[in-house]
Amino acid sequence: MLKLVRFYGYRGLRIVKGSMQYVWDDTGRRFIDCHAGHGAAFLGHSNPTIVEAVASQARELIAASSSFSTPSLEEALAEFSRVAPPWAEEIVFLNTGSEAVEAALKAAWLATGRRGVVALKNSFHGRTLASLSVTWNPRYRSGAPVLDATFISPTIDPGDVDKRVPRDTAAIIIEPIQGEGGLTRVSPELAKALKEAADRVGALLIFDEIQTGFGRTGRTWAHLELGVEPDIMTAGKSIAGGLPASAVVSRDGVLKSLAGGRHGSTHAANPLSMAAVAAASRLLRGEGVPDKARRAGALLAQLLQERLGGLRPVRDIRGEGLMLGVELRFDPGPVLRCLQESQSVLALKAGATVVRLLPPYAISRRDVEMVAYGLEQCICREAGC
Ligand SMILES: Cc1ncc(COP(=O)(O)O)c(C=O)c1O
Repeated sequence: MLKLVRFYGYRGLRIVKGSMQYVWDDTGRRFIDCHAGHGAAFLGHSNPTIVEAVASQARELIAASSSFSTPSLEEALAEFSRVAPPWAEEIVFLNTGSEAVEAALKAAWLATGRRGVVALKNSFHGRTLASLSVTWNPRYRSGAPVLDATFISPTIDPGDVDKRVPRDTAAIIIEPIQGEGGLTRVSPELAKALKEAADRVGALLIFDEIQTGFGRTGRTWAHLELGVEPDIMTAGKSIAGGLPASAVVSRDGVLKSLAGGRHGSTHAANPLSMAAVAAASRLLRGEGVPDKARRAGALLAQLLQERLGGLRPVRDIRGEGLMLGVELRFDPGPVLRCLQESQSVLALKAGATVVRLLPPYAISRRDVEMVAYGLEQCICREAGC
């Protein structure tokens, strides 16, 4: 047997089943899943609506190139258009978030004829070469032939943005709330300053909503709160209810530069993922998922504040909707282990010190109480309260 090389540290758990906000290991133990496959299971594990759509599509057609029309692609296009941001006019479907970022950056390079890229410190946009070029973490970048990007602090005075954006910039890319970087929110003032700087030099502004999008922050797209329209937006993670699919949308005329073989991917717009995108988009609207995420997130944030707000090892509690982070004064690794082993809660890390919670929208009041209680127990056990 070949040796599996794991990209991420092994969590010592064999997950055999999932249902909405829960997963089970091979001993039958149930976990509240605030990891959710890096957020991909936001619509719930094996959500019956997604399962039904995928199962019936699998019986009809699994593989087809987007050179052809298929009913699932037509349906995904129609349904995703209903949830897309109002300024968007073009779309391409791909498979992963990094692929979406690659396509977005390539479209910006083709549109401007330049190579310069600007991103924020602590950004995360993926680990393929173009997306890695705008990912800040030096540990991920080291040894790879990435482009020389300009990184601006997310806490920069918006008045200073203009002089930090070079003339040769093709794209400025930002996450409305940094996910992997530690749940730092971009202010409307900074977003506006970045938009103005992009317009001044003729660069394209890209909002990466791969983690924040599709309802997670309590609205369908987090950037709609910022009062700024980008040229391009990327989406991924949960847009196909947990199957691999991503999308790039743009204002008119931006993505068409990728046509004619300038970009592509074998599995892009494959029938299974497209059936799942159609079902997920219908579910998002039909079940009012963003509202539910906003309410569940507000309750979780309130309970976290009540239980953890005054604890000495806790520096901050932040985030939006069901994208929340608890910043500690120490490495969160032992707290994540304790949560998993003694509280049956799965969570993930963000930045060097943040416990990140990305549960499915169906998380219940009882689950939320258990997560807040579990965190209090584990933080106090590891750091003393
Ligand atoms: C904001 C953001 N962009 C891009 C990516 C990369 O997506 P993927 O891992 O699907 O390639 C991620 C993944 O966590 C992300 O959070």
